Amino acid sequence: MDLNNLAMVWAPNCLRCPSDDLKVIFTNTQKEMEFLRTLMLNLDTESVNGNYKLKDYFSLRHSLHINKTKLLIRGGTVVNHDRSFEADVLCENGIITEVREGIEAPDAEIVDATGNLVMPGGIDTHTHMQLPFMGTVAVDDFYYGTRAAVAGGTTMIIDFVLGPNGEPPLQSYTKWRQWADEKVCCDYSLHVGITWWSDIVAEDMEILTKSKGINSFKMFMAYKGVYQLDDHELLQAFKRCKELGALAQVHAENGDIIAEQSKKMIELGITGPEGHEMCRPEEVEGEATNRAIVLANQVNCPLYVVHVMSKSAADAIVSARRRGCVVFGEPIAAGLGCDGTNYWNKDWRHAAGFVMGPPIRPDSSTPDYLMNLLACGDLQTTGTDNCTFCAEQKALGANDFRKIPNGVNGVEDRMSVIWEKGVHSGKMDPCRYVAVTSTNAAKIFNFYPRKGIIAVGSDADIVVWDPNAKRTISSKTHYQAVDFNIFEGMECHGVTVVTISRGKVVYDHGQMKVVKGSGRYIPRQCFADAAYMPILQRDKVCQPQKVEREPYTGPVVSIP
Ligand SMILES: NC(=O)NCCC(=O)O
Ligand SMILES: [Zn+2]
Repeated sequence: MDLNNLAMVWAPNCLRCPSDDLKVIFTNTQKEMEFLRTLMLNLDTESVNGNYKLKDYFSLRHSLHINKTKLLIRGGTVVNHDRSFEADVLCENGIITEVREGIEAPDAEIVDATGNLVMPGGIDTHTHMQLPFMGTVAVDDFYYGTRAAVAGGTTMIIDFVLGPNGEPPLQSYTKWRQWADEKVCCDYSLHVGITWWSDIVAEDMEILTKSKGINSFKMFMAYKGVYQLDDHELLQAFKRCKELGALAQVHAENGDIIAEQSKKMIELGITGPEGHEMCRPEEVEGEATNRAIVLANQVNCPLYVVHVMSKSAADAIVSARRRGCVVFGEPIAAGLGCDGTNYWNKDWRHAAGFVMGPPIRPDSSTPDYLMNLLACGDLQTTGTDNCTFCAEQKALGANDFRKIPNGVNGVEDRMSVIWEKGVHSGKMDPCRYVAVTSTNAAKIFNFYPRKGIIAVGSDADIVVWDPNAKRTISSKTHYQAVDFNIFEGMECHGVTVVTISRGKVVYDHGQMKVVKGSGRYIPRQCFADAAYMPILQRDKVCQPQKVEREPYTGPVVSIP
């Protein structure tokens, strides 16, 4: 039987388990069900409506000495964020149990990593699988999207719950969980978008943090009339995040300017994709990034700026960090691997394929600039904003760039693009690469060391990586469902050889071995050390102090 299915059983109040919901045991046959029942009853369980609720998930993991699944990754160089070293890696039932040279495990499945790097699987901090958006739905759903992710060496995505304005966030979260749980081929987690503001939203944020494993909320400063919050609402949302110990995230663009300037473009007869960039040039992103930083800093709330696309936005983050603000920046594969001159391409479909918000910048030195900041630690994580639409969907805006569904690909190619532009180019070493593609995300979003490192006790989410092999990216060969690839023709060093998700080979030398629905939801606790340690300390030691003085006793002018 496939013991990975046991992951579908979990314990309430256990941090390593998906949520407080009870989930049905997932088995294929009556015999397996009987086996599971025996196993469950030997453990500390409660039976609820014929399903089993484990009181201690760890006891389940420890009890799996029967029917163990073992995988030995042999002969590679382990690369973590802090060091690299020669070692074999033994995985048992989804967990790394040994990391050292010369491991013998006669009963284990062997993955030969000779000459290759063995790294923590990539964590894509920013995806929008099957997002209903701008009148259509993103074509890479949780199945195709996560299948493509593992082909590229990514073993976890963090997607965004983005309900429509007016829908309670808890309701949106439940919908996303249903969509994702039945399709994901690797582990995933969720950020929740705050697309409107009210007391209901504030209440739901508490429930989401306390019982649904959410510790990050994204606020929009753009999409006027749809998702955009004004400054007062932003401040309320930041304050709420702070109270709950969640990380505030922002989509930083000035939506009022965009609304105004896009009308102007249309009046000028500019209806093509170049209008998309021209009505939101980089200072529009820079202004909003700086404003978000100031607002968050005023309420001592840590801030995470998603999709940093421009030098101006990056500079605002870097300068705020120099002033001591707790702010993190996430460039994405599109901004690190492409430039926005594509919006001026004569082929409409090509130009529309790059339309996303904020736009990819036409200043062709931007990708290098962002990569340098990642390399030196001024920017911290990498995502993709993967949100894909085929030609006929992009064509909704054939006569008006404002109607082109915003979004690009990246989930499959992020690891290769960053290796090529970051490591192969000589900007960063492989350890820093692991930090920006995996470890830092696990720390900032609070699931380290469960993921983001190859160490005993961590989940066996691993990529075996050939740093010297090359591949050419193309929509003709990619696994994503979308019919276009913004990295078309890019030759990348650094190729995924084998991907392992929770101890199971899911991609092997070009062969896909995923199981739909086998990924798990990863709940996350609030008050991540990486974001909140300095914040809480500042609350203690940096409170404003009044000046003790004698009362004023002189005359006071009277106001009529
Ligand atoms: N970024 C983008 O263009 N599409 C996805 C929605 C969003 O995050 O803004
Ligand atoms: Zn996004």
